[in-house]
Amino acid sequence: MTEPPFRRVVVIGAGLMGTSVALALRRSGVEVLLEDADPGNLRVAVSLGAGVPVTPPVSSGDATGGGPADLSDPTDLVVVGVPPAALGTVIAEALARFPAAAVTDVGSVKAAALADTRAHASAGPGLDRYVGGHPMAGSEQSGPLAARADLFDGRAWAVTPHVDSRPDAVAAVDQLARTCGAFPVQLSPGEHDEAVALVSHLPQVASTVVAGLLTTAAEGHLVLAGQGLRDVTRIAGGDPELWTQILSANAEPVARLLHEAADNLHRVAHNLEKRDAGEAGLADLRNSLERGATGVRRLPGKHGARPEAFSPVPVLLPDRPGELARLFADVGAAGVNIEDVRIDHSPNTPAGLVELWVHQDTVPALLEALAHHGWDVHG
Ligand SMILES: NC(=O)c1ccc[n+]([C@@H]2O[C@H](COP(=O)([O-])OP(=O)(O)OC[C@H]3O[C@@H](n4cnc5c(N)ncnc54)[C@H](O)[C@@H]3O)[C@@H](O)[C@H]2O)c1
Ligand SMILES: O=C(O)C(=O)C[C@]1(C(=O)O)C=C[C@@H](O)C=C1
Repeated sequence: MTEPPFRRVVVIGAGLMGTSVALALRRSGVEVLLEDADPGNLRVAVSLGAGVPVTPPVSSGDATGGGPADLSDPTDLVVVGVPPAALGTVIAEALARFPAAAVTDVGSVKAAALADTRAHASAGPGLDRYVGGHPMAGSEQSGPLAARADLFDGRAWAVTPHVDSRPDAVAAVDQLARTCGAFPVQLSPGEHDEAVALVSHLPQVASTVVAGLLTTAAEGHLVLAGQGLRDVTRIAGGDPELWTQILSANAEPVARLLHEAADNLHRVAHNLEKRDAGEAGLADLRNSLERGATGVRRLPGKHGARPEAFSPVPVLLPDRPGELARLFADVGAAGVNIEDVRIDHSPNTPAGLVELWVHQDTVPALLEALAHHGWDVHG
């Protein structure tokens, strides 16, 4: 058996992200110690097999942490998974409590986390052992019960060293990303915050605004909701307190993009109102729609591959126990790897539509196998 990549990792904040990191590390045999301000969350994370509790438990609000620093402690890395507003204090405490360990976090905004850590750690040692991190995977759910060991598989993980970060600490955070199944992408904290304003924070606000309009919709209209609306609004279900902290920590880049998006929305509305005034308005509307289609084609797929490399194969799935397992088994037996799966649950029909995303080259073999096993392939 190969050696685990870390002797011991301490995870502080055993919620959705911290517990997912811990579960992903446990897959590689890494010893994980867990700590959380909420004893209930800690108990759940431990019961899921994410690790064992740190003893003695955390003392919060004091940058020296609990007890004297133990230099013989085999902890190689501390991962901080607490809400954005608590990051600076907890990271600074961790640097003081684990003087031989690299310290990272999974917070969604990096410049503010670094500035807060600096402010709290200024009297203490070890800022050079801190390297920010941000796995680009998550969920609209919170807490350890929503955690998954495979959450980071194939996802990007931003690694954001600051000017004084030690190379061995950067290497440890790179290794953390890889051990969790992700691929590390190095950027400066400021560059990271600009990037996530566009790829994460703007979409969150857009989803929130669309979902907010549903609060006054007639029930009879909502029953018509299909997958398009569900795709656009899933992330609006995220924790409002968490998102208030994330957005306010990255306020300027997000506000700039929101103004740009609002200008574009006004333009579309204006084109629609003026549609009878001639072709010009419609041409402008068409341009907006084409620009959107061009933008979405630029998104990389799984493992950073171009999305065009994968194709959807839609299969009608009878609403009976075991059908999904039978479908996957038939696909597996044909030697075809499923890259992604989307399921469209149609509320009032006894069937669902499963989209199997597979590599383009494997589509003919897949279609042949599905036909052989009597599956109803759509389109
Ligand atoms: N939710 C996502 O999709 C997502 C994705 C990537 C990154 N993040 C970032 O990950 C971090 C955690 O988010 P989450 O979704 O896991 O939240 P969560 O609410 O599921 O978990 C946070 C945990 O931190 C604990 N906690 C709070 N203050 C603490 C303290 N001072 N000391 C110890 N424990 C403390 C809470 O009890 C809770 O268990 C945030 O900084 C967030 O920005 C979230
Ligand atoms: O998939 C989701 O639910 C997410 O929103 C995850 C997501 C994102 O991709 O924007 C949300 C916030 C994080 O900081 C990182 C990841």
